[in-house]
Amino acid sequence: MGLLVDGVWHDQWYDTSDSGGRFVRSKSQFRNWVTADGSAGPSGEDGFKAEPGRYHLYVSYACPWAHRTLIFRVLKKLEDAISVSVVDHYMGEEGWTLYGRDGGTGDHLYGAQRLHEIYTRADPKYSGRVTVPVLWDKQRQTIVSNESAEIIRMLNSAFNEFGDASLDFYPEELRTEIDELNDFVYPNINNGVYRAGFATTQEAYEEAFNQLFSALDQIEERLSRQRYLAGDRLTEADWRLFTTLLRFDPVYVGHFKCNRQRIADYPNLSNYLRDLYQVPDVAGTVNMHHIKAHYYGSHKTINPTGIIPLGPEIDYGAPHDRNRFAAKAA
Ligand SMILES: N[C@@H](CCC(=O)N[C@@H](CS)C(=O)NCC(=O)O)C(=O)O
Repeated sequence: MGLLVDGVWHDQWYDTSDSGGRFVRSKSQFRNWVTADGSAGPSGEDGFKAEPGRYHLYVSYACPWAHRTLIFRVLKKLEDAISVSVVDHYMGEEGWTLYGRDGGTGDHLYGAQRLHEIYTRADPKYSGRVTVPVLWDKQRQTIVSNESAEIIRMLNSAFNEFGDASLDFYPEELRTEIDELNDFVYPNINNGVYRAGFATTQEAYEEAFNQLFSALDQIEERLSRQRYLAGDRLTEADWRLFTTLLRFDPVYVGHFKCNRQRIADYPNLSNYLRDLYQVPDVAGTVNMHHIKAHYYGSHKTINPTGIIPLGPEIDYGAPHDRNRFAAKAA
């Protein structure tokens, strides 16, 4: 793993020396928006109009942030409109690679072997981390966005002419509530597992661990009253939580030491997780081999042997009890 400095690759692990052992995720730098009419969107410049065949996603099956974009792509029926390249699961000294190994697809556009080549193609002087997902514009040959939270909003609403316009995971009337849920789930749960796992002091680990499980306890209680996070309608907030819950028992419990209890030990969260997994087409976006092989194999500071545990066996397709609550279409 590493980063680009003025367009030059440096192999370097996260530096936690200035933050008391705390992992601090850096901000995504490409923040343009694809919009239906090509106007600028909430940030960035204009000129990125939604058109079929124009945009491409670079994703990792392992990564929870990239996984969100794959889910929105299939749910919004955008498979034909937006193409995808999948990086290899192993992230080593070259960062994310596109050798096309073991389920990785290679780079369909330029035959690049390392994702950092895509970043320098967009900006030869780029400085920063080279992360997935990336939304690439084939026409202007640049990165539109490398921020998953914003890419899923684009997929939700900009491409309605080419996908399923009937589904809306960020409906007007629920936006305030969804934003509040995201503001709670992101630091404590989505990023909380990383803050626990990448901590390099006991204090930083315990702080993240306690916040994580206190947040999961609160979500468990919420889900004892209603089917989804924002009530009876499936929204963006659920998909953002889903990709973390899915990785929790197979990876975060052991690898990131998030082991007060498993999701399987929470009756509502575990049934909710299966409910979301069983939404049509979602299971096809899940690659558990990439997920386990990536985390256990790539993070050598945490797991120096790179041994990938064989368990646990989890059947996310097993029946769930969430039909006891009302549900409205998204
Ligand atoms: N805020 C970004 C975070 C993306 C991110 O950190 N992705 C990880 C993979 S799970 C990555 O590519 N890490 C490489 C690195 O940090 O060098 C988003 O949500 O899109």
